[in-house]
Amino acid sequence: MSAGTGTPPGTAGPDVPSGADDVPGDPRRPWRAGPLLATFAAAGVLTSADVRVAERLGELTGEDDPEVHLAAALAVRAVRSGSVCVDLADAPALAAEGSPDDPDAAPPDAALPWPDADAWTAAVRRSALVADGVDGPADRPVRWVDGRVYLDRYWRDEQVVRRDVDARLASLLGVDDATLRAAVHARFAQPQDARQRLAAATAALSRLTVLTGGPGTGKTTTVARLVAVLRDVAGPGLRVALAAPTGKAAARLQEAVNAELSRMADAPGEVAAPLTASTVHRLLGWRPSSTRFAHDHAHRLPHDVVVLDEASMVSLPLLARVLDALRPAARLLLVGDPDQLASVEVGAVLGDLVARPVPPGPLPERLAGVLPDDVPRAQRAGGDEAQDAAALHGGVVRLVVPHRFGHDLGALADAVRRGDAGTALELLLAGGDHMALVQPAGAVPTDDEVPDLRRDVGTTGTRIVAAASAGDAAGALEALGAHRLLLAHRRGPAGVARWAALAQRWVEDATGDRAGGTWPVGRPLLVTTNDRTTGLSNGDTGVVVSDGAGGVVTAFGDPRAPRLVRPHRLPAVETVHAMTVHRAQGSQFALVTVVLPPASSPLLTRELLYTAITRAREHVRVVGSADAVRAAVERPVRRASGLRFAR
Ligand SMILES: Nc1ncnc2c1ncn2[C@@H]1O[C@H](COP(=O)(O)OP(=O)(O)OP(=O)(O)O)[C@@H](O)[C@H]1O
Repeated sequence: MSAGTGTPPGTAGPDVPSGADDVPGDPRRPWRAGPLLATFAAAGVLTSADVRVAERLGELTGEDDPEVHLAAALAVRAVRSGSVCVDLADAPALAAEGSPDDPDAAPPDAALPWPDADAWTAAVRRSALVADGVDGPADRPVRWVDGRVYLDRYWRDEQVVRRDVDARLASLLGVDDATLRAAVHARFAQPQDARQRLAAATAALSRLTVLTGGPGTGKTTTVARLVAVLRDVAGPGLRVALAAPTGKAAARLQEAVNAELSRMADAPGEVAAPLTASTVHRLLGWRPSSTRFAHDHAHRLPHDVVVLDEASMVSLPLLARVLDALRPAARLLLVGDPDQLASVEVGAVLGDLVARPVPPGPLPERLAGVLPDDVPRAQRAGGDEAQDAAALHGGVVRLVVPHRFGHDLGALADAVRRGDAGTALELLLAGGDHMALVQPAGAVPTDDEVPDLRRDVGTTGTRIVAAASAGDAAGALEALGAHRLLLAHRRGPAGVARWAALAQRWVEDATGDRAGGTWPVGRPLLVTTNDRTTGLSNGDTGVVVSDGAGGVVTAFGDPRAPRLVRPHRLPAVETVHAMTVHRAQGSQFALVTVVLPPASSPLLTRELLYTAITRAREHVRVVGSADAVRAAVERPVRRASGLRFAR
């Protein structure tokens, strides 16, 4: 797919030229894969689209070496799995892990005819299809850099991010130290808020700040107060943009930031205009009829500060477009949790920015001058503190104290985040008020093995139906947030389809109501598209409730202020008795049950388990074997990206 009409720029697939009568993606085109690529396709490592793209690129550049085609096809495959590039040395191990976009397919078991590593590299580097190295020609579709093979457009995006970020960190903005110190201490007065003060001072001084932390560590609260600090320092005319990758996250950011800003504005002169948030695409001026955003390096955004929340869900190409559109003097604040599942698109760019080696910059010393008591000092402590001190060179400030979590849940999330499977399992096996591990006898649980889950689904369903039948939209939405069933897979024995059907049956058994119909009262709904007319966003959840006059209405959003929409006005919705962990990102529930797939599933990763656990406010139930838990904790998502290397 190319960045053609109607495809949001910055989020499209590989850039493949197309001819009028020989389109690479044309299913009518005869299968012409050479024997080498055909073998990899038969083993499920490559799709026919990967093969076609690679061979077409070969035709266009006069390259007929199948080993070079194989490298190009693997670069296309890498993008499908969220990586920016493929490291050729790593390719055999990656392929053995199974298919990135069909996790239900078995990994290849036959030994594959991998080319000899040295000869392969040499063939790739001298190919007319490939730009060799950072200084290689700019007009080749594929690039090789230090063993990594890229589709060139993603290498260019990576360069935009690398160069822009380095330039932003290399020099600081002119701010008076005493003014900044006073503003920071006024807005973050608690002695224990050292890291929040550091984040605010970083945002004032640096043109890039990366604010990270687990759920409930106060990121959003810090953003609001930090904006107040920036206004104190730069004046009320400061132009601030709030943005997030999804409409739902943008709405939540806007509400939370304005609530905190108005809490702070107790002095009469303090009332500042409320801020509005939008999706990143909207901020950049996405036009359905164009392949470009309205804002780019030729038409920069007017803002002085751009805050980008839920940055773990932002892809590399999209961040490259944001950087391209920012004025060089504007401040960018990226906010997110790099330990969560990353964007389903290319690149885990937030994680890369946190983990990448950064050349020493002026920021830590300047911060030490402004906030001498708050800056973590490498020489004062080892471990995390030393790491956080080093991270300041990259503008990274990590919030660490959870303000919303039960203590045990925080400890479990932290063990998973650190990759400490022993502690995670110990905590889960010990159980208690905040967590439970339900171990099935076989690889996947039968419904008889999960009586507590069945009870919770039934109880929640009964509460929803009772409130919905009484026309109590707030009560129904409240009940909807009481429990959520999460899964890694969509299909198969541990997939959403099977478990949603089970859950529906459990609810029907508990309520005795099998009425069916399109809009049964109490039906839980998931919005699957953004809709301007109703203001609903992809990922919003709601319930069908009685309107008290013999009809029904649907209720969405915050139980304290439900949004009511007549069914005929709804955008596309699904019934939501269970959802993928990916889908649940950005939401929290009192009780979460996550059904893990078998230990061999390629979807079972540390980020998946961490994201699932951190969706729970009070209790998480993990349904899966000890082996599956261990496999998850010990398998961080591997996403290849050059940003983690020096060049
Ligand atoms: N420094 C603090 N001291 C005490 N409570 C705080 C502090 N910062 C935030 N809180 C409270 O903790 C809760 C979570 O804060 P907030 O929503 O800002 O966290 P977050 O990191 O943005 O969470 P999420 O990851 O879910 O978006 C809120 O109720 C907030 O009022």
